[in-house]
Amino acid sequence: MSTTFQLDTATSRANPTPAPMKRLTIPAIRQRKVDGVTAQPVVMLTAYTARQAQLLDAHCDLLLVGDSLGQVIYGLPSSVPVTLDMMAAHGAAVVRGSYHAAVVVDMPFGAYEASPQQAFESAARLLKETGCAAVKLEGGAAMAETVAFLTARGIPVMGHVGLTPQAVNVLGGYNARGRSEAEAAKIVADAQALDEAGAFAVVVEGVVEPIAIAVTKAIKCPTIGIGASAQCDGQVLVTEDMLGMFERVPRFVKRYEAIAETISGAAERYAAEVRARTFPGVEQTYQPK
Ligand SMILES: Nc1nc(=O)c2c([nH]1)NC[C@@H]1CN(c3ccc(C(=O)N[C@@H](CCC(=O)O)C(=O)O)cc3)CN21
Ligand SMILES: CC(C)C(=O)C(=O)O
Ligand SMILES: [Mg+2]
Repeated sequence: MSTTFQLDTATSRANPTPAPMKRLTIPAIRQRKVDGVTAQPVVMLTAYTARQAQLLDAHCDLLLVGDSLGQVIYGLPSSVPVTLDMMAAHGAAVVRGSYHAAVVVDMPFGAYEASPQQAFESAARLLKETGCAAVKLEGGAAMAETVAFLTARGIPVMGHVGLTPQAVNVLGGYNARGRSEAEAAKIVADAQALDEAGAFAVVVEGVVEPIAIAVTKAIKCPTIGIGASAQCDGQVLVTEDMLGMFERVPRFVKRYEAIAETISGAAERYAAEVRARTFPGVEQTYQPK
């Protein structure tokens, strides 16, 4: 067991020299929505590494260490094989790289579904080993008891309804949800169950827009949309997707940059210079005096 006791969870700094900014709290995020109105939308992006967290931190309210790292970082075919060890390692890196945003870590498939007790053990491990402020888990009414169990025991929980990628083997694919009346009603009921169980926010992923709006109106805590609606109380995207780094992106992704081209272009120029023996130049070499 490698519990990292030198972590200061408020600042993530091993040695808390004057904290420039206090980290946002989960109750502050929950309180963004008052009587159904969210004056300041919640800004969330995924982060998997310390450096990425450093660059995103000042601009975000929440950093999500998503289990999407399975596909994005590890090249896995889905998020199903992602482990608690992976989430703990990347969660700790993101907490170390940030001091302003609150860090939320995804609970991976298989680490929480069996019972509230199993969920508590997994979530407590993530809080202890990473210094994150909250965990996220997928599922609606079936997870309500677990959400209440964790929240009552000191672990804030973010819910996740609609397109829940860990259930890809049940859903049959990554297509948008809520197109039939029965499916739409279930999504609203799932979000309500999570809200009533004490979730501090609920991700609404891959849901037809009118249903995403209905969910946002139906629950008291903030909704965080991805492939949902601008009327959600906040938004999240996978950072690599919005940077244009990931090869295959869903319709809901907006590319704010084309970083893949920048990276392969740099590698192309480097390779050409190595082959032409023009790199390293005088500036990059050590001379005797
Ligand atoms: N890089 C990345 N971005 C994500 O958003 C993401 C992951 N990975 N991994 C975990 C899940 C998987 N996700 C996905 C994956 C594919 C689609 C997709 O291709 N959807 C179709 C829907 C077609 C339809 O319903 O009509 C699309 O074309 O948008 C959506 C979400 C969302 N999550
Ligand atoms: C897309 C977000 C909501 C997520 O769960 C992830 O990145 O794993
Ligand atoms: Mg996830």
